[in-house]
Amino acid sequence: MRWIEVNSYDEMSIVAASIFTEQLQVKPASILGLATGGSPVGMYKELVKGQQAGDISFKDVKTFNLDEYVGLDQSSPASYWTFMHENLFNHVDINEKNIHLPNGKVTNLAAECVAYDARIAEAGGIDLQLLGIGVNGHIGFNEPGTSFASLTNIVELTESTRTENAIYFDNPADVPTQAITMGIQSIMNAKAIVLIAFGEKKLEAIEKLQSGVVSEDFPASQLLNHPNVTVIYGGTK
Ligand SMILES: N[C@@H]1[C@@H](O)[C@H](O)[C@@H](COP(=O)(O)O)O[C@@H]1O
Repeated sequence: MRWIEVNSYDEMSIVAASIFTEQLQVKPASILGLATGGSPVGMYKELVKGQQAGDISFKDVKTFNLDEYVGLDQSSPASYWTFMHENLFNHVDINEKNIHLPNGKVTNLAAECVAYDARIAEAGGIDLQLLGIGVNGHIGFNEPGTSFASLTNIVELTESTRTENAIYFDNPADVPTQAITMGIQSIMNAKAIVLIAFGEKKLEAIEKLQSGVVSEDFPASQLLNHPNVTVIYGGTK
């Protein structure tokens, strides 16, 4: 695991964006795994700038997002589909048909889970996966206790995660109780992974990861068994 300590959120965003930029320059038809939340917003802004400056193009890129809430329409302001369009897709030259998010609004959720992993495999697998981390160590929406062997699946969100994500909803009670998420194994299948975390709230999770203990009680710890992970982190208590 490669650790890059940064002094600011903006520095984290620039360093993370440079890794994605290099990926797209080396392989313009990359398959990217993308994440939502506050952590990647700055990195997405950098990528938009890079595309507008002509340094990179998303023309041949395919994207797969980690997760989506169950029961929200794509068009809901709080959906991850909306988040991704507002923060990245609407501002770059990506082809809408190359954008993939799990669909949490289908009747057969189990079939959607299987189909999502199949779509990733069919595209050739994820070249570079972006991750944030929850304060309890969740990656995607894989909560503590999730099997390391998990593929895309339906999860019950913990109260801690629902509270963390309530800022995106008008009313905290509106945060869905379930989500569809790539599993830990689906994430581990990516060829390379970048995890970003900045700020006091995230420090405990980062320190836990640095302690080197691999346990299903702390989902992100399985990343210690991946051959190509870069963690970009910072912030003080
Ligand atoms: N499903 C997402 C995660 O993928 C994300 O990593 C986490 C942290 O988000 P933030 O970056 O806003 O702290 O939030 C949500 O739970």
